[in-house]
Amino acid sequence: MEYTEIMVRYGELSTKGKNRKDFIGRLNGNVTKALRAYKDTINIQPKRDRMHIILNGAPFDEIDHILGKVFGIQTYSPAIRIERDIELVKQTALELMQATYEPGMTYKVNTRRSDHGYEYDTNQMNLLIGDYLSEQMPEMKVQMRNADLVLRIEVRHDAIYLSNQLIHGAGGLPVGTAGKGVMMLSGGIDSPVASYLAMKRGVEIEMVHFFSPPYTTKKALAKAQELTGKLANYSGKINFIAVPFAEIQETIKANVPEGYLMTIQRRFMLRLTDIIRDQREALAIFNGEAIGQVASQTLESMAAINDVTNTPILRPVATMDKTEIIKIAEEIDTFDLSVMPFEDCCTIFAPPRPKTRPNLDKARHYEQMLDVTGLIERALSGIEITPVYPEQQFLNDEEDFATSLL
Ligand SMILES: Nc1ncnc2c1ncn2[C@@H]1O[C@H](COP(=O)(O)OP(=O)(O)OP(=O)(O)O)[C@@H](O)[C@H]1O
Repeated sequence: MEYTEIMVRYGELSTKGKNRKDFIGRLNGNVTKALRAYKDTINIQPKRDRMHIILNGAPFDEIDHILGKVFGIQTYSPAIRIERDIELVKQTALELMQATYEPGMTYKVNTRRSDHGYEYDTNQMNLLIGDYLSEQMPEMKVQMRNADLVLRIEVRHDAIYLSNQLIHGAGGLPVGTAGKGVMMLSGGIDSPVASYLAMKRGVEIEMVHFFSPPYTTKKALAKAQELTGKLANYSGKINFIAVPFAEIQETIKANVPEGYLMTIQRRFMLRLTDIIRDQREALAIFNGEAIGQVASQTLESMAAINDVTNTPILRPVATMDKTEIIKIAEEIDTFDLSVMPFEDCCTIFAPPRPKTRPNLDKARHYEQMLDVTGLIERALSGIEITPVYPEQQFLNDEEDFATSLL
């Protein structure tokens, strides 16, 4: 079927009264960015109640794939615009139904008119088109309630629009409407899912990733970058901030009792993330912690780590089971990457028996023995920021692969 336009229905607008303009403006910007490959063909028209994407020959199937990942869209329907000729309505209705009908499906016709001067009223249109379809496709039964296929016919002044699919969008709020946060992204399963959930609520994120060359390979870094590329499908582009962490880890390992290695490392990570958050003018920190999952994620541990800042720390997957997190990771296509065996800095420096109930005073005490300011300053001076684009590849670089094997 060659669709001529897509009607896009906004999500959560009813609760957003005075923010409506901001919502629609952002969504328009985000859709424009997501569909930039088609910018010379398509025409995006954001209106108060709906957005129309005029296709001008651009393929709906490809655009469907991209649009389904833009937050702030509740539903959308590909539609066909035709002249206001009843014979043409019949013919197009039949083609649409033939393209989407599957054995056993029921249908109904639902006409709406914004031009009340059109020669047929809504009832006449429903009957006329319904009779024609039943005649041409007798196997397809009419059903008024919960029909499988609803053929919507909209009679407007300029043309008639037909559509019979209601596709569920990604929901949520347009990325950017809820402000900016920094995300602590590891190479694991949980933090990519937490990133997705933060973006779904309209938060624009930048990734902060700690890496420890030479203890961690380039592959581990590339994995986190490639995960960022997967998540950029939902927001267009994400800045990836790589923070060197080896000196801090070596120093902690040499000076802190083993039971507190993990707590102190995490306190440093959080301190650094908070400084970066401030520099990047973000308001909150997000991470992928889930209560009780590992030693660093008990409430006692979280309290001992959280102690270094007053900045809001949001944990989108905090109350989820691992299986629930994995389900989302599969849906957003990050799972296969996350389980690749390139170990990140935490795994390599993980003590065999970290304290699950660290004592805050002890953590502070051990930390006082280190040159916290100097270590932080040196790590900050080694930061590298790179923009990552949707589906950008980092892992298939042959040279990197050779290095990882050394
Ligand atoms: N190398 C890293 N760089 C940035 N953030 C990290 C790093 N390692 C861990 N974190 C942050 O700390 C959180 C907890 O990490 P941890 O390794 O304890 O748990 P996890 O359950 O394996 O998490 P994940 O699956 O996200 O790696 C991560 O979700 C992430 O937000």
